[in-house]
Amino acid sequence: MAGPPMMMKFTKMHGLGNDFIVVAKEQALPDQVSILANRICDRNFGIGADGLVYLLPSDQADFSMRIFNADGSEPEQCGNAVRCVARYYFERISSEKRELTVETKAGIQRVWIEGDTEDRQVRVNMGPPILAGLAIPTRIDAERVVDHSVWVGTEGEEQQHFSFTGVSMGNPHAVIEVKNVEQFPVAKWGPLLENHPIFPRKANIEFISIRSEDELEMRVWERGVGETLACGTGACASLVASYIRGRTDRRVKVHLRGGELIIDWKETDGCVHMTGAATFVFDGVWLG
Ligand SMILES: N[C@H](CCC[C@H](N)C(=O)O)C(=O)O
Repeated sequence: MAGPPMMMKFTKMHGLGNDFIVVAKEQALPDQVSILANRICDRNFGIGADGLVYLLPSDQADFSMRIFNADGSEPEQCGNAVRCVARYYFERISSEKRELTVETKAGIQRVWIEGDTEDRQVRVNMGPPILAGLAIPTRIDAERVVDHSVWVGTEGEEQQHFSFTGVSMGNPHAVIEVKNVEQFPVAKWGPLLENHPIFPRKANIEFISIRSEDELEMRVWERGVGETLACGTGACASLVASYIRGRTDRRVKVHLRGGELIIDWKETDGCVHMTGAATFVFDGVWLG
């Protein structure tokens, strides 16, 4: 006999179309949260989202965030979700301060709420990029992984060569420059690269085209989700990879399918700052 439905209040939000179910909770997470994330993120049988995000109390920061991908896996960081939960906190929990701190699995991030309600922008200090091969992680023991060759292909099909630059923003990314990202078959090559054995914890795969020294276009095959309309940590990784490859300046506008982010790898503190929108969509109750 199934128990009573689990009534869970949530708020649907997105960061440039990368959408989340946000749950603000006072206490610990429910049991089997990965199974819940997989069910609730299903776009036919659940609410539908790229991820399930909890806003929780913290004794080291203003609040803490935990995020679960649509496949139920728990990543170390999520840039678009940090902007969403920071806006949620500022507008629904405490608008005392516009400078906040958020505890995440990747460390404590400093966040600034900018603009007014109508054109709210959120800036996040995403911390320094991690470039050492084994720390990203990849299986490559090198100080940096730049334009590294990999071959991928399905059974019986000709193997396809890619060269990637590895960057971690707390979560692993492989950045690949292609001629025309709009025409690129992301759904064909994304999953093969995501699951390539060179990435011990899989990887988010960013395909980019460089427009100029301060603009690039990006599409992303996200680990544990698939192609999303935007990826904040992926935009940071793409800027870092493009700068160390000598393709852009340290500050770029990243054009994503769902909108634009300003990414700035500051020389002053070596940290990557990401600025972009965070949007409320609706409030609801999940009936379990
Ligand atoms: N799928 C990612 C987590 C979400 C990252 C993305 N949505 C962002 O905005 O940074 C991973 O498994 O590392």
